[in-house]
Amino acid sequence: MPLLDLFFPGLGPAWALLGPFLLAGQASIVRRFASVACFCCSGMSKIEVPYADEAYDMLIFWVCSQPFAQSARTSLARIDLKSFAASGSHAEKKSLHYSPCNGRSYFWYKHRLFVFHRQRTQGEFGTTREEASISYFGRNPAVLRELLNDCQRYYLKSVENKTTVFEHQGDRWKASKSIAKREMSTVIINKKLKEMTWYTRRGLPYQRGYLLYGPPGTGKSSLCLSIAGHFDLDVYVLTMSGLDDHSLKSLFAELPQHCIVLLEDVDATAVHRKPGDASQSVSQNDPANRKVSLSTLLNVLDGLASSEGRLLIMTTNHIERLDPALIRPSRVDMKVELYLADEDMINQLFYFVYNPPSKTNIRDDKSETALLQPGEEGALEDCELLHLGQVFVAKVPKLEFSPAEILSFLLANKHSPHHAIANVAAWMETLREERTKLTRTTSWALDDDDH
Ligand SMILES: Nc1ncnc2c1ncn2[C@@H]1O[C@H](COP(=O)(O)OP(=O)(O)OP(=O)(O)O)[C@@H](O)[C@H]1O
Repeated sequence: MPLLDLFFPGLGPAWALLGPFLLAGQASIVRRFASVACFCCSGMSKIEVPYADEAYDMLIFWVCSQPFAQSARTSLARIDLKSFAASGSHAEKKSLHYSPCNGRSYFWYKHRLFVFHRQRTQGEFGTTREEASISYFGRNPAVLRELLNDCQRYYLKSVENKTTVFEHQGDRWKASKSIAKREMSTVIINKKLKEMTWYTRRGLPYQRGYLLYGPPGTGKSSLCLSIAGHFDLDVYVLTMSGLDDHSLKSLFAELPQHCIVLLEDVDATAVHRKPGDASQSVSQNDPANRKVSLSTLLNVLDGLASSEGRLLIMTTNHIERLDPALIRPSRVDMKVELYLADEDMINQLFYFVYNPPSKTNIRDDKSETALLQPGEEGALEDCELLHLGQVFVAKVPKLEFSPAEILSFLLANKHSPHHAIANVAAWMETLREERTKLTRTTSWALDDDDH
């Protein structure tokens, strides 16, 4: 069809219209004739779908599943992130999807002829701009809306029981991944915190601003995702580097009515105290030099606090480095400390990994494979597991290792709790040595800075 267009402009669409007449059976010829007649008499309708809107993802996701997408001469290949959590085999987890790009594709849907158009162009600073539209040979816009409603239903089915994570590209939000909803019970926390989340689970909390703080790998991001899964909210992850006041305001203005805004590593954010503080000597055109002023950040956070249905969750490893204004009570209603693993948490982590899936239905985040199967070496009777858990807990000092560290060690030994017990002392030694080396390297670097 593109070749026809090249030599005989306009013949491509004509072929799209007439080709099926020549190729299809007589019954459909009549219906298609009606569509063409409609086009000739009444012209076209069109809906444009902006790239930054989730409607774009809905349309493209549907287009990828259609036969016409497979025959497009120019297409865009992407990993389908929605299939990631649900599938079994490794190849399926990162399945490739193709959608038509830089041109028009003609297709029949529910006996009507449509045109899908998508164009990618080069924007500022090496960014890529994309736009798409869907047109139909007829005047009734309801037909196009019906098609988009079908795309929406198809998309929503694919994200059922998933949490969609949005990140920003410049001053636009874009869905970056959809992950299986995380149960609150799969985040191992100490007893005090468990009581707090029990209240949270009973309904959307009255408090809207949370600060989760504690050492790396204690489950701050995981807790945020599990709260999102529990309340069926999507997560909008805000990274301050590369933003300026204007883009920060636009991003907050674009937030949906119900969502979680996650401000990760808020101590590391690129914020300066007053508007105009950002160095004038560096180019503000370069995203790396852009900064947000503290006053603008506080303003947008206050706006968020006063809006129903949006939760703000900030995380940090260093609460002592935060500006007090950022976490004063009206902005942050609740400060939650996450700890390195105590005895109870080490025990829970052990159970988390070695309890058979029929009892806990817990999966290994990383490999997506079920943990111990009943009948495997590790699928043990409760009393034996209890005993092994106690042995393991006795070997691991409390409040020295993070849940992430212990979990990754246990998962490396997931097929045998006996191996885990036998190897844990050597593993702890290696980890301690690595930490000492890291501390030495860091202090040398600091010494160098002093000179
Ligand atoms: N308390 C926990 N319970 C269960 N899994 C945990 C817990 N803490 C960490 N993990 C696991 O360790 C990994 C890292 O955890 P996560 O990113 O939530 O930690 P974090 O506190 O946000 O770390 P950082 O401060 O480095 O961002 C994840 O795969 C998560 O499943």
